[in-house]
Amino acid sequence: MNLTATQHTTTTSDQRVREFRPLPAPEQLLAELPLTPELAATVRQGREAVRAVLDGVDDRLLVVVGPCSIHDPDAGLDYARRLAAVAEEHSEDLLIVLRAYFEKPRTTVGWKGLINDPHLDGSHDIEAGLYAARRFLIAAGELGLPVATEFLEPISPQYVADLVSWGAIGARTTESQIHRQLASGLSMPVGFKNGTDGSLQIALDACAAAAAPQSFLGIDGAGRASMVRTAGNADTHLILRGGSAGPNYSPADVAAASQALAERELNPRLIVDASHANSGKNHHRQAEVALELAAQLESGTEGADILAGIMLESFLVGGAQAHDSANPGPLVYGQSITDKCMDWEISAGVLTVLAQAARSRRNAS
Ligand SMILES: O=C[C@H](O)[C@H](O)COP(=O)(O)O
Ligand SMILES: C=C(OP(=O)(O)O)C(=O)O
Repeated sequence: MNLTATQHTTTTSDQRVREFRPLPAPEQLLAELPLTPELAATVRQGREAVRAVLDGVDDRLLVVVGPCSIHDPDAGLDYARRLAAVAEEHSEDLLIVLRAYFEKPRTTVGWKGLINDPHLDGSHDIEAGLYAARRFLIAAGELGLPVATEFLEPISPQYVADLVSWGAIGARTTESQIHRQLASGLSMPVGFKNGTDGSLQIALDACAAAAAPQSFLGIDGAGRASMVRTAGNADTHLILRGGSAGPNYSPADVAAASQALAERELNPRLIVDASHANSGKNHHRQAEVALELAAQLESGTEGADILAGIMLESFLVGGAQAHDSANPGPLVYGQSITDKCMDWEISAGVLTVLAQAARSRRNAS
């Protein structure tokens, strides 16, 4: 193991830090695992397509779909290959983006994702995790799939963001100034979840803050601490994920959220997450929520045009399995180790219904 300890010269700082382990600079990873012109074209087209759907210029439905987290890149790519075929099949009605989440926010403690702990054993080999995430994004991009991820902290994007077409800031970090600043400089459209308590206000504030130019501390491609000055992100939007008081995907909730966005001169079109607090983290319920959203699209009611996209948590095998120091393995192939996911067959069925609903919405307009 390549350990480099920093010599501490003061007796008052880093008293609770056990180790500093330098990481390769972002530009080193990008040189070893480059963004080829073909991948760059896929990412650019993905971003433009997402932007067009969010702005209502493209009347397809955006569907961000995939595992809650990528813990086994082989299983994730197995899933991505199946999804690429379905994305092609529904490409007239759905803009399918692969959910590839490598960083997990935790309510308290738990596995924090492939970047933080790629060997799933508490060794926290972040260098290997960064390589694994980048390799996965390249392989998914080579399938022609645009990719979505959550950005959880301000350093990792320098290593992977060039391969991402849609970004999310999660419910636990939407209120954070650090994440809003980060989103203001990201090159792709970024959605902000409402808060875990259901608060819309923090997400509205986040969209406005990230749309503005910001100056803050970050790192550059060489890994140097830098002052980062951004232009602001013109493609911020809201993701309704429900909250502690219950779901928020009903036509009335969607219309109220859209109106609140319009009053702030933010994009009134939004994404609904069928998982998380909108389904009580129950993957069976998630499929029902997705079907209810399909019915909303077909209904021609006010909410139908506001719905730009839907998020689904889906993997090869349904549900989730425990994975922590008390349950170290072996793991079921293709089953989530974080939130429960719909299985592949149910997911494919839901995507077919959503494609039909998006087509009906188009025909009705
Ligand atoms: O999507 C994932 C989880 O809902 C989120 O990371 C929180 O998980 P936890 O409450 O199990 O920590
Ligand atoms: C953590 C997630 O969601 P939320 O922030 O809504 O809890 C997620 O989408 O993985």
